[in-house]
Amino acid sequence: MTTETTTGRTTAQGSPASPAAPVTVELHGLDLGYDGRTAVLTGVEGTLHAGEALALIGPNGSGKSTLLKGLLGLTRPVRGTVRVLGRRPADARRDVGYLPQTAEVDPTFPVTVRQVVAMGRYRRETDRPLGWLRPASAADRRAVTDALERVGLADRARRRFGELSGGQRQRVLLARALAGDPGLLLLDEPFNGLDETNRDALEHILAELTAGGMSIVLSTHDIGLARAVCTHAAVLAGRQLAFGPIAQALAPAVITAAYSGRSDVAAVYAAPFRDAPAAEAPGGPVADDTPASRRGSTR
Ligand SMILES: Nc1ncnc2c1ncn2[C@@H]1O[C@H](COP(=O)(O)OP(=O)(O)OP(=O)(O)O)[C@@H](O)[C@H]1O
Repeated sequence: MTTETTTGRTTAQGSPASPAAPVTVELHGLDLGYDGRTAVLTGVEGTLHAGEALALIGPNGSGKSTLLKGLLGLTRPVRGTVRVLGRRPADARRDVGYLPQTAEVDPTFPVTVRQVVAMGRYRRETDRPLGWLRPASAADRRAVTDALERVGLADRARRRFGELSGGQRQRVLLARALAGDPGLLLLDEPFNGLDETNRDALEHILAELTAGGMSIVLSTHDIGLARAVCTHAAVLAGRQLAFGPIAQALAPAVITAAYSGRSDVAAVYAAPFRDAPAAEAPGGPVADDTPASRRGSTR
């Protein structure tokens, strides 16, 4: 399995990150399951640093959401360890932003955009949660405004959430995830259903966040998104097939194995990275000590 090295570390811009960049995610010998006994995802091994973004790639049912839930402390390790921001996932939860696959805010519910984003401040103070028990502080209000500015929707703060388009609502929910000032942002298929304009906007926002030192882990079926946003990839198929700099992790042999011999899928995934060194077939290690140079070579 892979071992992250300083030379393999890249920022979202494809340039080497500072050797001092802190580790944000550590996965070691990890098997995850839902009942504490039966693993649905095995052999997860890898490290992510501040400013790096990891794409979880794999077919339906391969374990992408399960791994995200593992980082949130919602799925239990059957074996191995997960560390998030140097802590157990449950202990790091208040410093992790999460954008779920299916938005749970009912668009017909009469709340403003600002109120939705303010929900992201709830877990900042577990002893005095924002809402009924305490009014918003100046820091809360500033954080909500900052988050709305980051996603380009500050001018919609007083609008009803349900009046916004689906793509704008997605950005509001991203702002909610950012309002808690997370060190790690988890996104479950964030580009689903977005048109090109909103997709470009989200891509830009995520690139800015990683440039500012945030770590991102996202699941996606969209190779364009993975290429545009992520420095690293983990390829899953019920077990980890690769974890490393994105150009290497998405090697044809790995993708073919993940998609059960579908070489056409492998061609789509691997095409941008043809110049990258070949990875070993799944089961063997994927060396990750070569810079991804993602933006320079793959777009
Ligand atoms: N709550 C649950 N309880 C038990 N098993 C589950 C649960 N959720 C998912 N699984 C199982 O875990 C495995 C991995 O599912 P997961 O949702 O992580 O896949 P995925 O890669 O995110 O799929 P998709 O691309 O369809 O979203 C599947 O076999 C699935 O049936």
